[in-house]
Amino acid sequence: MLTSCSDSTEKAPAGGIGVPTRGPRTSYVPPHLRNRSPSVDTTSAPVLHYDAAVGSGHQGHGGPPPAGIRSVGPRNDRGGVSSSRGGNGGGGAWNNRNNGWDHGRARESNPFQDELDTEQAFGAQENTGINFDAYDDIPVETSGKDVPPPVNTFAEIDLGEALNLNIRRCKYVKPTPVQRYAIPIALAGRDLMACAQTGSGKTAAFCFPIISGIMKSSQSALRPPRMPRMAFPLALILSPTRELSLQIHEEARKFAYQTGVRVVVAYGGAPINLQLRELERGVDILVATPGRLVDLLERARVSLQLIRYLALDEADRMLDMGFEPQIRRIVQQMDMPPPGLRQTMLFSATFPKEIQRLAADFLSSYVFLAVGRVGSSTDLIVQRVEYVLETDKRSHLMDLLHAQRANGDQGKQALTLVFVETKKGADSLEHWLCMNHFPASAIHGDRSQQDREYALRSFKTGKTPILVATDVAARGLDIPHVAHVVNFDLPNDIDDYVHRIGRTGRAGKTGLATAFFNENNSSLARPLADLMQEAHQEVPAWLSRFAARSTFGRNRRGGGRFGSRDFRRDTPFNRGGMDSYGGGHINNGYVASGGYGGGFGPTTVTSAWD
Ligand SMILES: Nc1ncnc2c1ncn2[C@@H]1O[C@H](COP(=O)(O)OP(=O)(O)OP(=O)(O)O)[C@@H](O)[C@H]1O
Repeated sequence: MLTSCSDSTEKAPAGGIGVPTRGPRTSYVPPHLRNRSPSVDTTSAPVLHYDAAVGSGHQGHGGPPPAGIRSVGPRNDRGGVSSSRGGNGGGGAWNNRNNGWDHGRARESNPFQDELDTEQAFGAQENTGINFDAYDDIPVETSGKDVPPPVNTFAEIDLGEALNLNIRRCKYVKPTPVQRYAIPIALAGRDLMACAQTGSGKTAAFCFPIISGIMKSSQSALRPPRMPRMAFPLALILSPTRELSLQIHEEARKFAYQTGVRVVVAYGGAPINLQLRELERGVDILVATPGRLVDLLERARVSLQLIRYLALDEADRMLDMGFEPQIRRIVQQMDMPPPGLRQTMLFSATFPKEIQRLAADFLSSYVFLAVGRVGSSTDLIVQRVEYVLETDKRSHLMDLLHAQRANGDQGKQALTLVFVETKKGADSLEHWLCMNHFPASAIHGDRSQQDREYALRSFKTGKTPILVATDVAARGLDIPHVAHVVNFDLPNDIDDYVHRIGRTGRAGKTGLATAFFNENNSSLARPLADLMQEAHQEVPAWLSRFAARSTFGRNRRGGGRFGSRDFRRDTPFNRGGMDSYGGGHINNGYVASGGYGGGFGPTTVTSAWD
């Protein structure tokens, strides 16, 4: 392996995101007891729904009962959060019972701490709020039967006091457009297929209803079978990459902080034993990559029979040909309740029609929501395309980086994400950048998980402000302060381009995306020119000429312009098994105008990443 610039600096401690430190031996604490202060009289704890023998064995010997056991009472804390549990000062009393059997257990660590560290690293000048004006004109389309109306504020939604407190800790003042629509729909128990632009807050849009639903629910009806060492999560969130699963886990932990709802992550490339131990301690929400989850299911360490919420992030990616078999296996061939008995939510910034069609198999009477045009990029990203021959790419990149450094704050390099086509190409470019005094790290599928996470961390903190990446970093990653995305090699698929450039210009902030285009990218000319036009970007005349020359190909977006709507609207009759379409509603005068019309080319076939 090539030496990275970041190798010269100290490696992440073993407790980094990939290799959790081995904590003190732990034992299970039922969710309703997790927020109690040490002074709480545990003798008055509600009765648990597992048999007395297991319960007493648990208390007596410190061994865990079957994982995932649920309490009788609702697990909310709607009576308010005491000040002793509030604030950011070192976690609450979760797992902090002091009656001997769990003595010495770690407290619920404060998930907001990392954020403070990053904010400190980048100084206080950064606006942590969101520029909502940027979203004012955004067109919104909903379709389906009896769509619940949107809200304007978090206060209008009954999410529960503890979750509301965490929303304030996250400094979310008001919901983003996708949250305004998606949260009430999900809280009404509806299945949802939601499409909203990159960086617009989709993670919270599916996490809030799940956490709130688990907090509110009484689990008395659910009696998990006595299966020692098997975990019974209530919610499953699947995502295509390890880093994205980790990120969702970190976010969900913040939202669920001191709510009693326990979030666990399982992903490939990290030691499974540590993840098994976490699962044994109990899990309400399991965030996972498909490969590792299948492994856990095959080992009979996780059962999906109590799943009430299923969320697929980057759903179009999860259902494309690389992942679809694994997803079908998990969702349809194991013990997960079928559509109708569970609530399913699919989220992405892109949703090609043939994937929408596939996704319908997983949904029941769902609402389709599009915030912005499906697959469009946000106007917050300034997009530039430059004609650069293969042989000139490196020197061109160097020019960009020099200019950026010169314009930067005190000669500092702004965070720049450079996408390349191949893993080898990523290694080689990283090495070359380092040799030329541009501190860079690289992330791709052939790097060890520890190296991948270290590279990401080193980039986030600005230690190596250039990250060379393959598509493994294209989707979902929310790295604050990324100022520039460079498509050194353009992808073959326009949707991949949308996700890549979406690593900048997030949460109302602006960003810059530069693409190096040459003859090798001819097939992308037309969708790229159209996408740029849609996003009010200047399209170079030479690109328009390329676009005019290019034949209708696989990158055409079918149906309405950019596949911009619910595919059910284009279905002339209700096919067997498909939900009937209950009409649509379009806000802000948005009309799904006809674009190219006609069919849609085949999806790119890529292998699953994780
Ligand atoms: N209501 C809100 N107010 C302020 N910031 C928010 C709000 N909701 C989300 N954010 C922030 O916006 C950023 C982007 O959110 P998120 O990662 O969920 O976007 P996304 O839509 O999932 O993007 P992608 O399509 O790239 O996965 C995050 O830093 C998140 O903390």
